[in-house]
Amino acid sequence: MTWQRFQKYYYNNASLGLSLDISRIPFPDDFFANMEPAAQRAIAAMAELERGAIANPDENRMVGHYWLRNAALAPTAELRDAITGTLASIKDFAAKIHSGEIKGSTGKKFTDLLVVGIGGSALGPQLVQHALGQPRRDKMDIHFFDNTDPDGIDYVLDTLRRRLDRTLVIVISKSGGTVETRNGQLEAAAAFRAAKLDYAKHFIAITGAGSKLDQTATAEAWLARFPMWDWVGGRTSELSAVGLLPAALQGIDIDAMLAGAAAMDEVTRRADTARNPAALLALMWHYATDGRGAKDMVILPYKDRLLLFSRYLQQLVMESLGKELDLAGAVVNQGIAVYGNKGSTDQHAYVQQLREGVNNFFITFIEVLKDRPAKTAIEVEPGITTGDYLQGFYLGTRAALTEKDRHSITITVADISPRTLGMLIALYERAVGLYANLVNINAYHQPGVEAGKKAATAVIALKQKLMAALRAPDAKPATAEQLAAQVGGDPELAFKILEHLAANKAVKKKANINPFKSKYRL
Ligand SMILES: O=P(O)(O)OC[C@H]1O[C@H](O)[C@H](O)[C@@H](O)[C@@H]1O
Repeated sequence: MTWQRFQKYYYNNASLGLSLDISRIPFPDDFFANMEPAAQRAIAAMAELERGAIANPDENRMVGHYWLRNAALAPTAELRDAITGTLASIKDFAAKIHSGEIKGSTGKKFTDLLVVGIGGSALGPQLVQHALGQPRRDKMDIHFFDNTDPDGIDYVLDTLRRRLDRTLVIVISKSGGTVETRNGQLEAAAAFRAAKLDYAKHFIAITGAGSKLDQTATAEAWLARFPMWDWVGGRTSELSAVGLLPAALQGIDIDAMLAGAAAMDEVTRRADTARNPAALLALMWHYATDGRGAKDMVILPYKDRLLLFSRYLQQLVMESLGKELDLAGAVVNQGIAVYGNKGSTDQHAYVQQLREGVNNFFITFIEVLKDRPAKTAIEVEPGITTGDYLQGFYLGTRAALTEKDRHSITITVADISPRTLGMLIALYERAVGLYANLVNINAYHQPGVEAGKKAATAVIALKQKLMAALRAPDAKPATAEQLAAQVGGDPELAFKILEHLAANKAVKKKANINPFKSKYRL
């Protein structure tokens, strides 16, 4: 029975080296026929998007990440030239860094790369660096600032301490106004200044033309600038300069990444649903989650190098699909929650709950056929390798979950290579786009992320006011509530801010047994 079903629904594409097993999602036999009209509408909408339609209506933007790997698809000659020209300049720049034609401010060859970015401006480069990096063989070592955590920043700077004169810094922000990234940029610049290095000769910006970051990079005459376009979303920017420049500098074959994505695009553009792996995936998500996110998506690659894939997909899927309103303006609260790390490691953590606890998820296993690059494997038991065990645990966990009516998909790929990674990225980009069409939402905006940013700005403003009150000549030690009243701020926020300031010795605290009676002064 399962063998029959497995064969019936097995999607295999030998030229991509990819197969997809959807047989363990228990959709009924008429599921595809029933979904076909919706699937065809979704595929047609994606074709429109690729032709340059305004696919992100409320931001009035085209959605052009598919053009990045096939510039001929771009709707105008200007866009085609921008894509091919940027790709050429990325390769040219990387070659000059590698050869030493471009050197640091003290004349040393660059050996290290610090990427400063967050969200879509960090997750792709992190995924690629981790998946494809080769210790001691990479052309450059990559480090990241992807937060405004001072201790996290110090951790990275400590690693770079004696190598700053050989470090290239890429500040990546599409909008050029993201505060975490600006803070990272300022912290990095301060570290260079402290080391008496001319940081402008080490800094590169990847950002939208005319953005704040672009203006800074221009005014300070940074080493180079690369473009980010408004028709590429942050979470689909891995195959723009955002992902390609760090990868090229690391020494990764970016042409192979692009070719893998282009080959996947060709297949996932197909109108024949059964032969379109992205359509199959999107339809499985729809069935598994009832088309309303009823179940979570657990991503479980049996491959250490894909550890960051679930994190990457978290943004791609959740920021794209997690929407309050549909395209008609109705409240739908859509989305699919994504989590996962890697197998078999996770088997020793949360798989217990997956098998026996609340059945609110479906798994996507990612199986990689190639164990390791042609090296002789040792035997851990007669005739058995570590790689045999890795597969054994994948198949074993899959069986144990199926037995308990826990549903799964398996994506099998040949190896982990630049081409395969390009394929996987393109597969999920298209599946997300198709799924968004199935549930009638805009996958390409993120109206929900602004609220937290605005509230954070208000916190910073309140901190300034509290400090001003504490600095006043007649200031007396006061409680958080008193200080909040004085500046017209929220007492709970004032309490949180003052506790943080006290912990960092920016204010003095006279502690009281009742924490809300503690008094603060400068
Ligand atoms: O690249 P940036 O403009 O700095 O944006 C970085 C990230 O921050 C935003 O808040 C968005 O939610 C993300 O989609 C974006 O990738």
